[in-house]
Amino acid sequence: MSELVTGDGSFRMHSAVLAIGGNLGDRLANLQTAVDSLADTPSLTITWLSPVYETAPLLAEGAEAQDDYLNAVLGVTTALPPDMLLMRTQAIEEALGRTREVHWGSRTIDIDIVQVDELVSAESELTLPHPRAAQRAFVLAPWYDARPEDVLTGVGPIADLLTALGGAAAQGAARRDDLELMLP
Ligand SMILES: Nc1ncnc2c1ncn2[C@@H]1O[C@H](COP(=O)(O)OP(=O)(O)OP(=O)(O)O)[C@@H](O)[C@H]1O
Ligand SMILES: Nc1nc2c(c(=O)[nH]1)N=C(CO)CN2
Repeated sequence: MSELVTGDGSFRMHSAVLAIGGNLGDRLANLQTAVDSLADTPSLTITWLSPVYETAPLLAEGAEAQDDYLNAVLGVTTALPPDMLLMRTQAIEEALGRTREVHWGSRTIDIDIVQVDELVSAESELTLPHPRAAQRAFVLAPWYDARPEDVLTGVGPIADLLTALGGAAAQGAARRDDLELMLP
């Protein structure tokens, strides 16, 4: 039987952390559409939602300047297995006009799967936990605000990882309490 159904016939539930961000167009509206689309997903429930951060763009070496991002992090429980969760997040990115012309280029929306349960996977289609999450204040700072006790699977407590980066401000990440995402 597929991993969708457990031995007793019930659906296996997963707990995932997702990071959303974007720096093109109406950034807050795009983040809110991503949240609404995730909330509309069958067999998926958003369980928590972080504050919004405005963050300096992390750029590829030699890349042109970009506008600042808005970033947030959210928790979900879902009966979707990880590969189907990825298909859903990529469909939402596409619906929001996400293009992939330039590595780490500006985008309306990006949805990264930061971790799923305590799964560890080196597959290029879906690497878990996300291989760059531990170095990114734009992931760790909002996540820490919402869930200070959380641990990045196989790496360590997010509180320690954020401290090791020198805190949010060291990477140009600032909480925007005037901007709020809503759970529908
Ligand atoms: N944990 C993950 N979350 C989302 N995509 C992943 C993950 N692991 C691997 N991928 C793969 O990464 C590919 C590129 O994703 P994408 O273009 O969104 O990268 P990016 O957001 O620009 O960069 P980064 O991965 O550094 O945040 C996707 O096709 C996807 O299959
Ligand atoms: N500040 C910030 N910079 C980035 C981001 C992001 O979400 N926020 N995402 C990237 C690729 O996923 C590349 N650079």
